[in-house]
Amino acid sequence: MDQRLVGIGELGEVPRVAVVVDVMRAFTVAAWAFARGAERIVLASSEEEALALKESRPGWLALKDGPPAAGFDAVNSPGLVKSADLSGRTVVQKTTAGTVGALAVADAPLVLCASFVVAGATARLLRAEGHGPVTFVVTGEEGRADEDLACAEYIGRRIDGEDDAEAAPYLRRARASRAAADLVDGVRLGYRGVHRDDVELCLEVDRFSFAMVARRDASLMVLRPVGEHDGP
Ligand SMILES: O=C(O)[C@H](CS(=O)(=O)O)OP(=O)(O)O
Ligand SMILES: [Mg+2]
Repeated sequence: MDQRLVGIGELGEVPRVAVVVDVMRAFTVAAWAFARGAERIVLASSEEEALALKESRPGWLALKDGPPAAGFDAVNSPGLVKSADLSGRTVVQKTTAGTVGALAVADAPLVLCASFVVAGATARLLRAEGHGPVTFVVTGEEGRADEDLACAEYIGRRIDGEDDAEAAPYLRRARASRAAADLVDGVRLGYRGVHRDDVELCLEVDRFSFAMVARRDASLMVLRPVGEHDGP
């Protein structure tokens, strides 16, 4: 299958099929939120929008990256979201890279949000539906984040039918990435909003058997799990 990897700023025309990759940590967190019962995730363009959406819809929760902040119910950490009860909830998510990447391709007919934990399900969905060219949106570091590049390349091989492609080389690159080092530093320095298990949780290949599809719903971009839905 024809595949290209681009940064958010290099997108050009609207792709037909976009796979937005954010390993550390937005789309690992999103997958964990679904595993913990969230019904849907609304991708917000700013912290202000996230808080406004939460305020206007009873029961909605707001999540952002960085340290815990007033008005927000959760942070962008799989290690922390892993123990949250999100049953039936709508979570509004705003992060630095992942949610920005998904909103940048909101007009694409098919948008998947991906990370290692949903790699196989993402590839299976694309293979099953026989889609044409795939654009991977590499969200971190202006398209150069190695954890996102490695994950995109790995999913790409699995789309091409190499379902037994060895994950180890790709995971090694992700583990050696700047984002992973920043998370390790964050734990060492006692930053809030970072959990000591975050890096390992971001490197669990196929932890979940659902893919995550984002669709426009009125004025919102809404992410939902698609396919078999395993709990933790
Ligand atoms: O929360 C994260 O890990 C990052 C924050 S930053 O880009 O490292 O400052 O956001 P994400 O959108 O999940 O990459
Ligand atoms: Mg990231």
